[in-house]
Amino acid sequence: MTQSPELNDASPSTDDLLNELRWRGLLHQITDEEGLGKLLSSGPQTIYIGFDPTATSLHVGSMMQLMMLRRFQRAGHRPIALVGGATGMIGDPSGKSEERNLLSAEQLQLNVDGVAAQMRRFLQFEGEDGFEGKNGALLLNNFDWMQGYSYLEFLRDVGKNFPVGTMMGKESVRSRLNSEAGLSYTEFSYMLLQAYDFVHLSREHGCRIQAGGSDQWGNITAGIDLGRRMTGQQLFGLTAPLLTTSDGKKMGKTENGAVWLDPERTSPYAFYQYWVNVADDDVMRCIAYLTEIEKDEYDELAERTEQSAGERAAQKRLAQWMTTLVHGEEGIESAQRATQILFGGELGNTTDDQLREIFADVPSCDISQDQIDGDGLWIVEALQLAGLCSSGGEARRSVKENSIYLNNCRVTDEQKRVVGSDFDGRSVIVLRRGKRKYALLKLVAGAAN
Ligand SMILES: N[C@@H](Cc1ccc(O)cc1)C(=O)O
Repeated sequence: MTQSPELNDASPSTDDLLNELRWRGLLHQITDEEGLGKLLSSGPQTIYIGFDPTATSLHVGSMMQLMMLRRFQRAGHRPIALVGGATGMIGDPSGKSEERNLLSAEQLQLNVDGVAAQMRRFLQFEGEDGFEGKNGALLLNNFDWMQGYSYLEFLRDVGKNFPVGTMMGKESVRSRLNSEAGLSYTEFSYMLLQAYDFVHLSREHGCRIQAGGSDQWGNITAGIDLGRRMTGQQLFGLTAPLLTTSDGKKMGKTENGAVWLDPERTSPYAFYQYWVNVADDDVMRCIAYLTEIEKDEYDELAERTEQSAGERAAQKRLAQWMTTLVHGEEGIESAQRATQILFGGELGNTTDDQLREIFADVPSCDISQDQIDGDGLWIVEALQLAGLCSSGGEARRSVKENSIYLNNCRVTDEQKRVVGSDFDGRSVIVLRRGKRKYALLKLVAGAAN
């Protein structure tokens, strides 16, 4: 049933590509739609999107951009994923309300490496994994062309082409100038670096298209102006809308912070759960923006979501698609297995850590080795300790009514004692009353109550 997203499908034509971006709602602003259409149908093009490495991992916020590059690659164009080793040293003020701290060179290198590895999930790079197409993706780092550029030369070549008046008119600059936080000269100059990247890539790689999120419009158009002045060539830009919830919040954030692509930071299970729990009002937009699920299926899922609110068929499909892409078959399997356990499935050889993660939000009670030694801990008592039943009578009745489970297996004997072997080599036991009322018994060294 899992359908792994592969790149090697037949290439859609240019019309198909633009139509697809349109129905998905991915075209927020375009500098010259007609011109871009013509350029794309004149033959394979090169398109770039830049990513500043602000952490060792990308998060959900970058996925729309990576998917945009992927859509172009599938349509036969060459994507360039640019990691901003240089721009990351400065910090883009676009969409940011405060001046940012500078990252150290060592941290930046770690970030560049981490982010580059994740991009391989989305794009097929030239000469890697046996990719033989002519449009292999390129991974470039703007530090490579900026590190040797002297300040004086840069001011003479690039700075000279920037009218300060125009720079002051950009949204990213205006909003900060009017704020208390202000804007340093360093961040004010960020736009020159990104603009120059575009010119550099147009010269070195024939790249004439830059895409980005809607907050990148100012930087992208700055590059187009610079290209006209420095090379006389017409460059193109397009932006995608930002991925926000229906009440206007940025997607990809939970109470515990960002949803990361790195499985060490956000496990495949937590990643999967994030998408399963997207609101009905947001799920179809996520599917359109982030997946390659096609129009027919999209329409079906939209109808189902409308007709049976709360069924979450669209959410599950979204979660399955995204988790398979980012974490592979193994990731989606473990996420789905964990989800089944949450819904009463067998524990099998689920590990301690996995159980603790699946039931992270469930109340728990510590017990000591003493309590399970000898005769063990009476189930009726355990249920009360864990807060699942408020009296011995209630606990006994629940067992009789067949609504008590230990590690998702029904407990039928009210005399049952919880003993060491019930832990199955783990340090937690999952107790359940009824369908979804869970509690954990955690075995801790030393004292307990
Ligand atoms: N400014 C972009 C990243 C970027 C960096 C360099 C570029 O050439 C293009 C884009 C961002 O913050 O998302």
